[in-house]
Amino acid sequence: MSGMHTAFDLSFAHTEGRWALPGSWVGAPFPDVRIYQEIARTAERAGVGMLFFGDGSGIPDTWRGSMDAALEWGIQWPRQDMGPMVASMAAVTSRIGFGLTYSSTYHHPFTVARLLNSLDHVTGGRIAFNVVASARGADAANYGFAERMDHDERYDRLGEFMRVCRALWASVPAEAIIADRATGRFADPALIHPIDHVGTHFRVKGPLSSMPSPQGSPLLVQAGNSPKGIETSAEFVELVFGFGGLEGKRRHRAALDAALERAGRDASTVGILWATQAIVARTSREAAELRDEVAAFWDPEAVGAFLSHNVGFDFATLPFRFTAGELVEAVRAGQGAQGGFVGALVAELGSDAVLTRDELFEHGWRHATGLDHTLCGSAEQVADLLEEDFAAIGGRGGYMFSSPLAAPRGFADLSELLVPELRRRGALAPAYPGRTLRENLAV
Ligand SMILES: Cc1cc2nc3c(=O)[nH]c(=O)nc-3n(C[C@H](O)[C@H](O)[C@H](O)COP(=O)(O)O)c2cc1C
Repeated sequence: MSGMHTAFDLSFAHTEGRWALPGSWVGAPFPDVRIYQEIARTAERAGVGMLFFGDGSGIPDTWRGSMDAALEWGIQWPRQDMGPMVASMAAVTSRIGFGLTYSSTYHHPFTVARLLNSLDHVTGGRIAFNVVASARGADAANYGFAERMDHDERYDRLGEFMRVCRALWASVPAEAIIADRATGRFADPALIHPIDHVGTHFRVKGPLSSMPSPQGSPLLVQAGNSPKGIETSAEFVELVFGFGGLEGKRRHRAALDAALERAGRDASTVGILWATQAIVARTSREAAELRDEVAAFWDPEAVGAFLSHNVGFDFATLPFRFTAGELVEAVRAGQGAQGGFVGALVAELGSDAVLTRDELFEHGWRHATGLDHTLCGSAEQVADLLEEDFAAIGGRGGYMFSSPLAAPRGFADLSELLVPELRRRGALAPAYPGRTLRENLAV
C-alpha cells in the first residue's frame, strides 16, 4: 500500500468565528494574501501535497428568510474568488499544489477552462480543479436562476461541462507549438482543432485560445457522493474529495471503484482524500483546551444561520420545545436535508428525546464548527487514528485536513506537529516526487 497523501482544506479558514480566536493575525485580517502565503510556505515545508479551496457565492439567507445573521456573525461569508490568491501563493512556493472550485451549474466551461489553463501556467503545473454541481438556492439567485436546478439535471450539466473543458484543453496540443524564430512560424494549424460542441447546455466552437499548460489540463477532482454524482464523475475524475465514518468511506470507495470499472477506467489510479478536521497540539490536554475555546464561542443567531443554510430549512420556525422525531418531520415537510446534522442527531438521541431550541443549537454549534467529528489530541494520538483508518479503508488517497482554529494557527499546528509525525513513521507518500501536482498526488 502506498503512503497517505495530505492536503489542507482552506474553504473556511476565517468564518464560523475562527477570525476572532487566538492565532488569527491582528492588523492583517482575512483576506490579506500574506496569511495564505504563510500557510502555503509552512505547508510546503512539511511536504503537504495541496491547499484546497471550496467555493460558493451565496450568503446564507434561509434563517428567518434573511441574510442578516450570516452577515453579522460571519457565517460562511465572506468568501473571495481564490484564483488570484492562488497565483500569489504560487509565487512564494515551488512544489505545493492548489485546488480551486468552480461551479458547473452556474459558470461557462470556456471561461473556466481558460482561467484554469492560465493558472496552470502561473503555478508551473500545480493546479487542480474541483468541479461542483451547486446545490444551494442562495448561489442560484446570483446567476439569474429563480430556482435550483434539479439534482440529476445539475449532474447532466456537470458531465457536459467537463466534456467541453476536456475537449478545449486537448484542442491545442503541445506539439502544435513551433515557435521557430528563423521561419517566424508560431504554430501548426493542422494540429489545432475547433471542438464544435453543440449540447443541451452549451454551444462552444473552440479551440481554446491559450497555450497548452504544463499539465495539459488541471488535475480533476470531484466531491459529490450520490450515485448520480459518482457515475457522472467516473468518466473524468482523477482524485475524489470524500467524507464520512469508516462504513461510509468503505461504501463510497466501493461505489467509486464499480463506477470507474463501468467507465473502463483503472480504479487503482484514482485516490480519495477524506475530509478530516483535526486539532493537534503538543499534548492532548492542550488540544482539548483549544477545542473548548472554539466551543465556547457561539451565539444562537450564528448557529441558526449556519444550520438553516446547510440543511435548507429555517430552524427559526421550530417551537421552543420539540422531540427529535418532530424535528425530522418538520425538516421533511420543509424540503430540507434529513441526512447530515439532523439524521446524526436523531441517531444519537433517539426520536423520542425532547429538545429545547437552545439545546438543539448547542449541538448545532458543535456541528457548525465540526467539533462533533474532530480528531483532537497530540500528534502521536491523531497519527495513530489516521494510520488505523487508512489501513481499514485500504489506502489509495489520504486526508484533506481542515481546522476549526484561527488561520494561520490551526494549519501551522498541522504542518509542524501532525504531518512531521506521520512522516517520521513512514506513513506518508513521498513529498513532491514529481514536477506537477498530478505526479505528486498519484496513488
Ligand atoms: C466533500 C464535499 C465538498 C464539497 N464542496 C463544495 C463546494 O466547495 N462548493 C459547492 O458548491 N459544492 C460543494 N459540494 C457539493 C457537491 O458539489 C454537490 O452539490 C453535493 O454534494 C450534492 O451532490 P451529491 O448528491 O452527489 O452529493 C461538496 C460536496 C462534498 C461531499
